Amino acid sequence: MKQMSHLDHTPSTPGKFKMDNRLRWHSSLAKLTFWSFVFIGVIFIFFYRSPSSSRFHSDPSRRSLRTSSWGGPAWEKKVRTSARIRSRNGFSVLVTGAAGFVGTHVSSALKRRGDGVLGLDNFNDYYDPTLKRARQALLERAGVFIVEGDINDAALLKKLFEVVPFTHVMHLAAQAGVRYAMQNPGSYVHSNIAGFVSLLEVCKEATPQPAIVWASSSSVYGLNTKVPFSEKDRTDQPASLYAATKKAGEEIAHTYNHIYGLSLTGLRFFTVYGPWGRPDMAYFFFTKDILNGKSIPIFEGENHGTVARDFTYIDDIVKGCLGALDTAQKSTGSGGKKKGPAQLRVFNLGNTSPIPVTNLVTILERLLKVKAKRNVMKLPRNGDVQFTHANISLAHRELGYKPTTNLQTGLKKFVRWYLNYYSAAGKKADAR
Ligand SMILES: O=C(O)[C@H]1O[C@H](OP(=O)(O)OP(=O)(O)OC[C@H]2O[C@@H](n3ccc(=O)[nH]c3=O)[C@H](O)[C@@H]2O)[C@H](O)[C@@H](O)[C@@H]1O
Repeated sequence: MKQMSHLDHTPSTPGKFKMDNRLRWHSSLAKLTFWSFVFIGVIFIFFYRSPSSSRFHSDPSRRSLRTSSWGGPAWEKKVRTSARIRSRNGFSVLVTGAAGFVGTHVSSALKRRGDGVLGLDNFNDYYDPTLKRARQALLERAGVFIVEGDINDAALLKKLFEVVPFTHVMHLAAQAGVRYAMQNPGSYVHSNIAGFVSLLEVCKEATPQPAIVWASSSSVYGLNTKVPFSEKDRTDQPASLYAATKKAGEEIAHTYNHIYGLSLTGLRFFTVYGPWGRPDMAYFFFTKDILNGKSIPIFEGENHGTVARDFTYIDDIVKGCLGALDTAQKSTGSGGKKKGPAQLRVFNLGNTSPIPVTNLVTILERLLKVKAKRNVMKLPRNGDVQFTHANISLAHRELGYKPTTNLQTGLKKFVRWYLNYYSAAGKKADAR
């Protein structure tokens, strides 16, 4: 009997000979191969030859100034010591992005109250890494060790969970900034999506699984016009890729909660400012530029519409983060298996009093005793929204969150820090 070739099993179109069908199949295969090569070629040319290709970093961790090195008995001892709980019912918390603005403040607050804290940070150069190193030195003095590495490094994350059975993860590592997303979209996907998934993959495998609190953003409200923003409002119209990746994070959190029983709490931060802040944020570079006599771009909406933010002081945000950790229930799964439903939450952490950017500048002028050179311009269409305003009733009810610092008081503390920090840095540079 004639052996049937596997092609004979190919379903034939009714009314056509099988041989005819085989020829057509071969010719389609050839066409498919040809067009696949053309497609891959076009993609290759687009990414590696186009003038903007240098702006699309597929692996932004390479911006880290040093290559991470970890492992060995001495390193493990440092990790264990840093994460050791020193109070009754304390937590052992892995803080990602610990050398970042919010990460540094949260880490030191946790350490102060007796929790074990281990930091993780890739020290990338999105903004001046010297500031990150200075924050690291601050934490080191408080007894917090920061492991140098990327959240996309699954082997490193696994190792950390082998060394320490973390009860909680405070996930603050992210590519922040609304406008930079147009310059370097890849870095947002790398940190805020791939990095988050990498972290959740390791958390879901851990025994016990930790409870996770992580930084979402007020930017998820995007083009929503209903104010104040409540957690129930729509968040499906992001105005920047940054916002879209944070929104994606919220959906990813839902998935890992649903499938693996991970306890997940997302915090939507509203324009956080304060000492040790981020130099890419307006209040920070306005201060620098006002002092240097440089003009500052102040955005306004259509028809001279006010652009305002619900600026939130760092100490209030830290209280919100600790409240979220304290009320987080345990994850229900272990070793990659869900055992029952787990907690899934999202909260606004804002100040509930939006302030026009022009008022922020006036406050800075008074504090710095220097008149700003104001360059008022139209709000660019690169991700900015005109207005943010948080409804914080849910966070108040569930986390006991109650912001107490107004913009005037908060900026005063920022300016004091700024002048101290940079005059000390200046003296150090002069001494060299
Ligand atoms: O709340 C948030 O979720 C977000 O808050 C900030 O984003 P943004 O509010 O845009 O903060 P800034 O970049 O410091 O801008 C503050 C205000 O100054 C305005 N601005 C900014 C830059 C500039 O040159 N001129 C200017 O008037 C902006 O339109 C905005 O109203 C952070 O940068 C984001 O990482 C964070 O997620």
